[in-house]
Amino acid sequence: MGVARTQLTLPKPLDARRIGSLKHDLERLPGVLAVEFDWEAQRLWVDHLDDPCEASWSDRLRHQLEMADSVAPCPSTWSSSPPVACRAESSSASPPATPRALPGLNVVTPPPVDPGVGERAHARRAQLRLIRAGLGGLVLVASAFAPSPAWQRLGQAFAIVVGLVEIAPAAWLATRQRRLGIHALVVAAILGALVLGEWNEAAALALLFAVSEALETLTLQRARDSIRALLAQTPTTANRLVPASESASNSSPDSAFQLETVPAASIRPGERIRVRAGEAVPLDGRIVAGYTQVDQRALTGESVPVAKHPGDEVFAGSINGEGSIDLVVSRDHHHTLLAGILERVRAARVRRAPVERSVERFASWYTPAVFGVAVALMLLPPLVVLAQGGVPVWSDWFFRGLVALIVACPCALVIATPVAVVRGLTLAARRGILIKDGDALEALGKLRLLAFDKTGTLTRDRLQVAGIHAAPSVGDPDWILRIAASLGDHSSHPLGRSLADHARARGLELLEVHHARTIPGVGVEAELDGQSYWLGSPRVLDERERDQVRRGWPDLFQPSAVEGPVVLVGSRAEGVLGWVRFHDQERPEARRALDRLRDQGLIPWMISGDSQAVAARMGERLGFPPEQIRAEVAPGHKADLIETLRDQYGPIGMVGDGVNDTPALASATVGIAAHRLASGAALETADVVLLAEDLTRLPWLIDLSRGTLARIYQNIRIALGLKAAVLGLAALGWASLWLAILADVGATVLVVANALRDLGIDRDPIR
Ligand SMILES: Nc1ncnc2c1ncn2[C@@H]1O[C@H](COP(=O)(O)OP(=O)(O)OP(=O)(O)O)[C@@H](O)[C@H]1O
Ligand SMILES: [Zn+2]
Repeated sequence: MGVARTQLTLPKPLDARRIGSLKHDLERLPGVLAVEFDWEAQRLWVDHLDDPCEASWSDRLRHQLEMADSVAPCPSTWSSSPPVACRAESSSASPPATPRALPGLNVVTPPPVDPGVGERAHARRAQLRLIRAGLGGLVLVASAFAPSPAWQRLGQAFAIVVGLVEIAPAAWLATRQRRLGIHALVVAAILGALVLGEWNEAAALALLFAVSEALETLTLQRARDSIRALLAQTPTTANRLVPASESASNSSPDSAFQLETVPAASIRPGERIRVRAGEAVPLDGRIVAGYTQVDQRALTGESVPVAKHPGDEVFAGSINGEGSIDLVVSRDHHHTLLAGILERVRAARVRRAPVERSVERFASWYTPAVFGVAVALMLLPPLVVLAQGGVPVWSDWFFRGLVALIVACPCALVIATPVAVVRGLTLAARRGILIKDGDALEALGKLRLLAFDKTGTLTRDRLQVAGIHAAPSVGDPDWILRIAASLGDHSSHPLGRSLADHARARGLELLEVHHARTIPGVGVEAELDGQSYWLGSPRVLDERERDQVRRGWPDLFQPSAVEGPVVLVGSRAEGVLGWVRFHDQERPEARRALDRLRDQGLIPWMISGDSQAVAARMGERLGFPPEQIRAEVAPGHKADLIETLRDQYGPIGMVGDGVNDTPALASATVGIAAHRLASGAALETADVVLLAEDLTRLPWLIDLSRGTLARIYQNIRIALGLKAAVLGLAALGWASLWLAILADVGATVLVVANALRDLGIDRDPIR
């Protein structure tokens, strides 16, 4: 028996309260371990014990959904693991579908549905509810001026019915399941008020509660929309280039292809498309013809145009500039980088931040506790009076108890955190920063030390070649460059890529290499013309070779001469053949970003695989004291160093380019991959991915995280403060029912509004 995860997609969006009760019900099912809800996509994950041949989980879960009659299950949009597991068990042939990396967890993903459609309908319904409640309110106010008491009653009754229509179904459902929900509490309070003859109170209670539900739906909708706006930028059609008839193929290259407009989803990787000037790029692909500049704002949040040449990758969702380009498509419509990013943002919202979990724990005992207080208020004081021989005013205390009942509602508390977290994740995504989950968002603000990789992270990832030197036996530096570039083209290391760029820019053709092998932190080895060549760090040389090089090029190991990284080129047979020296140039914003981080109280470190001399020189330029620089650290040792620092300093962030530093990213508290738009791998390993090439987003991110936490605590204080005040007033007999509900609605709306305060204003990403 293992653990399985079943995903349900709700055919009909639910508001936060219904979600809460549905989650609660599912969690009570025997065998269910955890339930996670993604209100963004209106999906639900249930982790449960998976006894393959027990009653089908899908049936059980469907039954539960049917119980919540507002959520009619829609069999076509959801699937469950048990049928698959059962088949796998009995036939032991077919493996469970789409297993994820998590051990013992098998995931069945239903076909993607567009959550937007149902949600918009849901928002419309919320607006309608708001209008209805407003109408009820008008009638209620008008009835106060009615000439006869009968008309007044009629107006009040109308308002009560309008409110109850919204609340009663959910209350009925909760009662049937013997659960103490807020809906049930409110209905009880309304009925109680009617028993006491407080018609106005009952009406106000019903209307305000209906309004609060509608408002909550509408505010949350805003957060959801902001993310979907990103996706809206990808066009759904593409101009496919199809080879024209054979006869035309040997005339001009343009007439060799014909254009046809087809749905983007129908285009397979390997096919060619054309993106005209000014059009949005429909699919990811590599440029095969044309030069242009693209605006990658949808991905990186930066609207700076990026130059693109043949060989460069462009991504779906970017906007093409002046030039027309032809692409060979590299990924299909559903797997573009943008689609992956959105999926990640969505997934991030499912996982709850630690603070969120503690708030939920708190809420789970808060409601019963306040309910207890309410009952005590109704019974104890009158009983005391009775015991003392007096005549208690039962109705008075009953009323105070009713007010306390309303205070028992935890919704403002429960909603405070997720809304703030979602706001944080959304703001970040808009600036091209992907955060894996609420945990990472929370941890960022608590970091003490931030370790940086040097090459490609603090320095530019396209390095300028400063000099190429060939051994006398070789003579021609261009030949050294060609070998170096051909080998470098096979690695994702910034030095290798820069060599390849440099050679192409010089018009040199790269040679065909075979059996290319990258050794992290060392270099590349490959076969070329039947000979084995290597490209790599001077550190790989043994003492004898070092001596030989020293004699040939006395200045190569001279610290004073070393102003940037150096790579050697050599062959197995002949040893070192030459070397290439690079300019080490910091990113223009690096110093500014580091200084801001220092102001924020973080300690930046530099951990580099480069030589001591080069690292020290760059460290000085960027304001690192020598004790915060470590050089010549091999990729594997970076991770060890991070662990040591973690023991010493506490939470540590590691910022790398995701090329050689994946282990280090993994062992940091928060692994941050910087500006690797093209590298899909970084998306998998890092907790945070900066898609924009801008280090100043790091201090911004730290502020965002700290601000989010502060906002959460602020929200909790608002909610609890208001409730405590009302509870106090209720005990003294000074609070009315509508005041209590106003405080509750007010707290919810205030908390949501506080969390989403600036989400709407912030349309334009920072530069
Ligand atoms: N793919 C490669 N192509 C060329 N040289 C390489 C390659 N990989 C490693 N090297 C050599 O090994 C050295 C160390 O590499 P490593 O990736 O550990 O650090 P780095 O990139 O130089 O610096 P940092 O760790 O700050 O990014 C490089 O300076 C370079 O000389
Ligand atoms: Zn409430």
